Amino acid sequence: MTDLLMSALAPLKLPSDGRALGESGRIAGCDLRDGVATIVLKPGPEGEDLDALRAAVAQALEGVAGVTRTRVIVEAALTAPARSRQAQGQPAKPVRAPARRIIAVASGKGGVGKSTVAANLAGACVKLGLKTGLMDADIYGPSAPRIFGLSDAPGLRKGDDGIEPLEAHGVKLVSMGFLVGERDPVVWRGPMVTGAIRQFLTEVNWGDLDVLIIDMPPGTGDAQLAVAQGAPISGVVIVSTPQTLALDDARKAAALFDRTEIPILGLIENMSFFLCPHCGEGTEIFGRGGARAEAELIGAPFLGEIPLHPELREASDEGRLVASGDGPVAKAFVRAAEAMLTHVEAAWRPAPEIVFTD
Ligand SMILES: Nc1ncnc2c1ncn2[C@@H]1O[C@H](COP(=O)(O)OP(=O)(O)OP(=O)(O)O)[C@@H](O)[C@H]1O
Repeated sequence: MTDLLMSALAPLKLPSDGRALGESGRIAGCDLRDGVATIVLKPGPEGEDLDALRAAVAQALEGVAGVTRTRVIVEAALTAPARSRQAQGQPAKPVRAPARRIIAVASGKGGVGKSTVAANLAGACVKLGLKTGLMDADIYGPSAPRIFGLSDAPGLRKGDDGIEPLEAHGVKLVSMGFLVGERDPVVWRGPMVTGAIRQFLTEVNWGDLDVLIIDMPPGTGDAQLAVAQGAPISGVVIVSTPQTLALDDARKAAALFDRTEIPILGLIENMSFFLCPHCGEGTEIFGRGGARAEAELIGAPFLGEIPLHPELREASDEGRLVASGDGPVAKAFVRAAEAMLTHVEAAWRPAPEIVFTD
């Protein structure tokens, strides 16, 4: 799918200098979801006409199968002081961690239910009595506003103690979706991914959190690396479905975090089996147990299985959180959260202090 976008974009002549976009090295990422093509571009020349750029991209993608809308995100250029700090290898200012445990929830590819799992793990942590926050760092398809029933919420507000998170189902929440409208096509100039992540970590009035869950962007590219390196993450939970393809992707995600020396807390298998809402019987549609075997293979703990259950989709469309209830799916999330918290204690390293180099 992204190949189609890439080949449509490659010949586009950049309005700023007439170079072909494909040869400019400026495409940082692209993705197509629900008809919305999101194109992330590296910074262009100063004073670049962003409206012309967006119009050119929209035109290039017109007629590409499945594209109904186009969003263009242009990363912000490094400021001069940041550039010189980076050139001299000097660290930027250290940042205090917003929670004792910061847990990233990642997947190798989109659509495996990562956001659903991240949101419900947060809900399960609240149930376990923990002060919990969720940071939705998925720029391509921020889904926390929908899952938490906050799609129509106003944007984030700055109070005396910093940016005020929203709160739903007991979870404190910030989302890229509150900055970049879920539906609006927008040229996002201001903060690039790392910039926004840094603001979410340092300028949000999280209060005194026991656990902060980060819903990572799907995939294993620059955006993921930026988040992994930009936050003092205690460990990562990888979500996969039992299918072989998804498992291959989960392995890539694990390798990415291994490289950044972030401990893998374990794998969660989503859509493990179909749990019939009428008779309660389980049917193994995709060959249950793949993620458990995969976890063994990469030497990571297996944290649990979440069934495929219509209630999960219905609930997230209605802004309800299944984990807040007490049905079998809620219990599965609580068990997985307990396993995750046990492993994060084991992986906990004292007082992480991080630096940003952009
Ligand atoms: N276990 C499940 N049972 C039923 N539906 C599920 C389950 N997990 C996720 N879904 C549904 O699948 C869809 C995709 O889920 P979600 O948005 O969480 O995936 P994701 O991996 O975060 O995808 P994306 O990367 O696109 O955000 C949603 O409609 C969600 O409600």
